[in-house]
Amino acid sequence: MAWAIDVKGVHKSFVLHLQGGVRIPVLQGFDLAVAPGESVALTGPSGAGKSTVLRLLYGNYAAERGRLAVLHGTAMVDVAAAAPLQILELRRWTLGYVSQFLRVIPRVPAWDVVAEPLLRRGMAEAEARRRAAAVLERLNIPRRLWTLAPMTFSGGEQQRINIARVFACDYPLLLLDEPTASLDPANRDTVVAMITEARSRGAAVVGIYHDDRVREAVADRTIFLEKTS
Ligand SMILES: Nc1ncnc2c1ncn2[C@@H]1O[C@H](COP(=O)(O)OP(=O)(O)OP(=O)(O)O)[C@@H](O)[C@H]1O
Repeated sequence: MAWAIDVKGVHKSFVLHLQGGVRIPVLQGFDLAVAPGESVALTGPSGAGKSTVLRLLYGNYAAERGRLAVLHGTAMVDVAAAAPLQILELRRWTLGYVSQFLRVIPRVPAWDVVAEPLLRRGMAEAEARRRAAAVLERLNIPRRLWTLAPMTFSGGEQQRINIARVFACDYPLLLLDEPTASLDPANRDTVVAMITEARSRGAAVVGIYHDDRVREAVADRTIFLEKTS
């Protein structure tokens, strides 16, 4: 089987240096394999390490042990062993990550925030803006907000900017951390449709969804994480 994501034997603990060096073991020998076009949901109690798995795959956290291989073009690249520049390259072309909160540079307008990853890929500005506009429209972001910085937007609007930025790019791997948490039912259904479309074009999806209906609608498989401490 050719996997899009192949995680094997991953160990991750956090050491709280400012709190007497307390060690929190989170993942101990975690495995996960996801095929192209497959969608896997991570479930389990709060603190079990679901968000940690996504952050490890995105290269935000370093694993202590194990392999986090992702399909980048035609080659498997181990995120755990990748150099920083290679991680940036993976993020440009392969890994789309919707985090729980929008992190943006102050004063950058929403339209630019969404178009920016496309421009970084070398897309012409007019085309990048057209694509960004299409996703903003689909996610019901009113036009009057497009030229404003998202710092002052509501939680649900910020989350939709986050989603728009990732889904404008057609990434082959999607890491989704509660993408529908603060959305109203209509926008939630739009995001479910976007995830379904991404899968139909072959994207592999790993997601955390606290809404059972969303999870049932988008995931083929659920992986339960136990709390280790
Ligand atoms: N940067 C960090 N520094 C220290 N501890 C951390 C860090 N990130 C995560 N942890 C700890 O790792 C554990 C797992 O956190 P994680 O956010 O992955 O859990 P989760 O399963 O996603 O929980 P939730 O469902 O509440 O979002 C928690 O005990 C958390 O406190």
